Amino acid sequence: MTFTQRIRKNADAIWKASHKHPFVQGIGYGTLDLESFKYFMRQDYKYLIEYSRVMAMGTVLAPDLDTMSGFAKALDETLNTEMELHRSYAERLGISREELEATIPGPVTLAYSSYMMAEAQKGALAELIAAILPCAWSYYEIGLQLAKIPGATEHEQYGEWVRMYASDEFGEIAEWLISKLDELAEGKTEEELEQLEAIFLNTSRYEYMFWDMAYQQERWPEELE
Ligand SMILES: Cc1ncc(CO)c(N)n1
Repeated sequence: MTFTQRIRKNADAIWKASHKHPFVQGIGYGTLDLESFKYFMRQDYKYLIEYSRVMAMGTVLAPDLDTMSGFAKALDETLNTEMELHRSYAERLGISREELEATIPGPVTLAYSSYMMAEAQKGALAELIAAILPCAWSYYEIGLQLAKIPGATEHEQYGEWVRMYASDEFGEIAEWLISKLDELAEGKTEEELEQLEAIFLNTSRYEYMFWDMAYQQERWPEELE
């Protein structure tokens, strides 16, 4: 078993719960409430800005040109392809570019992006990748699963979203991160591996919480009135 297979297996229960979450299923079956989706896209846009910063830090920490180049490619895909999806959905859904960028990060968005950033700032590439891997990998898994639901990729509202995350281009980033982490895990002690496993589990949990936050359209306490 490779190291990434091991940490994926260790986090299987939470990954399965994410796949089954009504938000995710709602995208696949086209039944998701549009207000929850709008909330999600705005929060996700803010999240992806921070995720991009973490990938930029990956470029800095990269030990060789190939790795630098891989992070630069992933960063470009996120800023200019994935986030373009959000910008075009926002336009269609009546959310202006200013509104999109001015979104106040919700409780899980803030906690998740701060945690990712904290791991990245420790300065070790393996920790950084362990923190961002559930992001790329779980969306690819979810994209592929949802794409199998009849009509999901053609749905007028959510089809484009499903096609993005089921795409080969998106999958390549996930696969590249997987192979990098396996490479970096070689020669590490069991204690070091457990540390990486714990980070991967934490961001896997945050992935679930992000779906749930969007489904509930969670607010900060003072916004609840
Ligand atoms: C919260 C979250 N996780 C993962 C992805 C995939 O990039 C995303 N867009 N948002």
